[in-house]
Amino acid sequence: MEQQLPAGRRPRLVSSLGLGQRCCEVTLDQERGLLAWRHPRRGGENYFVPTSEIIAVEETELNKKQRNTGKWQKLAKPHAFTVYYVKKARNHRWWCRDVTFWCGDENLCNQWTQALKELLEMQKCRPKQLLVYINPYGGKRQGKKIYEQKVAPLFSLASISTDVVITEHANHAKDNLFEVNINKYDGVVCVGGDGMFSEVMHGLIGRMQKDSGIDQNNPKAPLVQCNIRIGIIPAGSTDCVCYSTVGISDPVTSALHIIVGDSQPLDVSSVHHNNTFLKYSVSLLGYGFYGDILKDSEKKRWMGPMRYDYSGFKTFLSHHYYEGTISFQPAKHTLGSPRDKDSCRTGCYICKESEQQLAEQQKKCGLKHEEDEEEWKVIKGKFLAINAVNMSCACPRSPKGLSPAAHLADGSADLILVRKCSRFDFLRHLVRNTNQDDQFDFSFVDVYRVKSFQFTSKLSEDNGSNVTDIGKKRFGQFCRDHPACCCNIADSTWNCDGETLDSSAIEVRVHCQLMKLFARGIEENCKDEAAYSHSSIEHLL
Ligand SMILES: CCCCCCCCCCCCC/C=C/[C@@H](O)[C@H](COP(=O)(O)O)NC(=O)CCCCC
Ligand SMILES: Nc1ncnc2c1ncn2[C@@H]1O[C@H](COP(=O)(O)OP(=O)(O)O)[C@@H](O)[C@H]1O
Ligand SMILES: [Ca+2]
Repeated sequence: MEQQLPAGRRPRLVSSLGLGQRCCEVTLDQERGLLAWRHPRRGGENYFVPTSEIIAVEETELNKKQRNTGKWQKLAKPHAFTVYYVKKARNHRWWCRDVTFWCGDENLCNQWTQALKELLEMQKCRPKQLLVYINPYGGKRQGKKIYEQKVAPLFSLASISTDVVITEHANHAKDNLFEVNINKYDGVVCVGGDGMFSEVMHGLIGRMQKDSGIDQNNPKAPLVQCNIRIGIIPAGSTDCVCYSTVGISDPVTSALHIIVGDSQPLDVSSVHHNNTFLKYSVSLLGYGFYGDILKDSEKKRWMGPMRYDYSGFKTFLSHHYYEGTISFQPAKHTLGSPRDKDSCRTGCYICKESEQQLAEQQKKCGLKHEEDEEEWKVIKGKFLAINAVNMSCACPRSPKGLSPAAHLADGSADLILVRKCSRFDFLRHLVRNTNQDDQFDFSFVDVYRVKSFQFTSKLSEDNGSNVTDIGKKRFGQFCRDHPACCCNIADSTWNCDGETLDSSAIEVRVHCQLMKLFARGIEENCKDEAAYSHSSIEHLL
């Protein structure tokens, strides 16, 4: 049955279709893009699926066994179609579910499949052609198996074509991205951990700057945004970027985020030393504790993800602290604060506000660099950890992350300074990174929302490093010849998204929304397995 609507409006299909052994009323609201039915069993549960979350629609041949039971026996040749759709479960997990509707009238069946397929055709943000890089050695070395068994069948169901490259060495993906005909693809997918994601991101951002004639070595260069989206299939050791952007580390959920073609902009920090580009970072830039863990864990790669627990324990026991100066520019443009109770969620208004500011700034200055004379704050001291995070850094080890209120795309990073304290106090802080308690509520922990910062270790100052050091220029030397000082004599290393940096003296700048992921962001938690609750969607029908 088709409802009469004013010209130009897409009709609403309402039919009584077979589902299993019974009939149910199925509605397709083409104007609003919503498929709905009430399950004839399961207590008459209502199902509501936005067409943006339908993966595929297929004509279905009902098999003999199905036909020989119940009602269908009476139909000479029932016609059927199957709808594959996203079903949302607890903890942000997405499944691919299917439902098969049937009827005796071939025309009606065709009308339904046609209408659904047309609605799918209208989803223009969905990728059709993807370039996939698989790191076969990431995490528990399951990348290839995960892709072949869990992801490839979903891509094929969604009619996505892929070119797959299994990497043979580190930087294979990055180098390849500088050569490949990138315009052929709607996106790039990486199967691996944060290190693999970082490689692909460096390839894409680097390629973009090269093609636009931007010198990455200039720390003040206005970088060109990268519009080719990256999808992450988690198969690494930490999978923080994936977890912090979709809310779970699960290959099927991530594959579905890619298929439905959502976009999540991401802030990217550039890291320089003496006018030389070192790296980009999207998750953690950590000096001290997380740098030392990474350095130690690299020698234990054979242990897989467990290497971080082993090195984490060792590093905690060593209790090293490092002396240095941090100078930073507070992020005054953004509305939030690291102590906010709310986290960055799908459609976040704070990130939207930053997006608008960015658009206005680009309209005003184009690609010209705007001189930034905003104040610098300088902090010198002895630190157990200096962590700068562009996102919450939530991961299975730390479900709310190192900075739970950090935003994915607000043009700022949260700078967390953990000063020298007792082992017991440091442990209390670390434990709060893993539970619901406030990890910043300690006298020895400070957190700032910043748009740029610089760090120089005392050691590199003493050795006369010539990195631009605003702290040194304005405040002169500090802690020199301090007789009671028992700082670690060696420098720590920066952990930049799981890669070590060669220099301890660095300059960091956050680039608002420099790139985009295939992700929806983290949705407010769904209460139960039902795709949508009845009350939230009822008003649409
Ligand atoms: C009582 C013990 C408490 C331990 C505290 C645990 C808190 C863990 C926070 C982890 C934040 C992770 C930030 C992301 C870092 C990744 O970029 C990086 C590389 O990941 P991958 O390429 O997938 O290997 N991972 C790490 O540096 C590991 C840090 C883990 C520390 C235990
Ligand atoms: N075929 C390969 N052999 C060795 N190293 C690789 C290969 N492919 C990618 N890499 C490198 O491995 C590093 C870690 O990969 P990642 O997938 O993040 O695993 P993990 O999460 O276990 O660290 C990345 O920095 C990447 O550059
Ligand atoms: Ca941010």
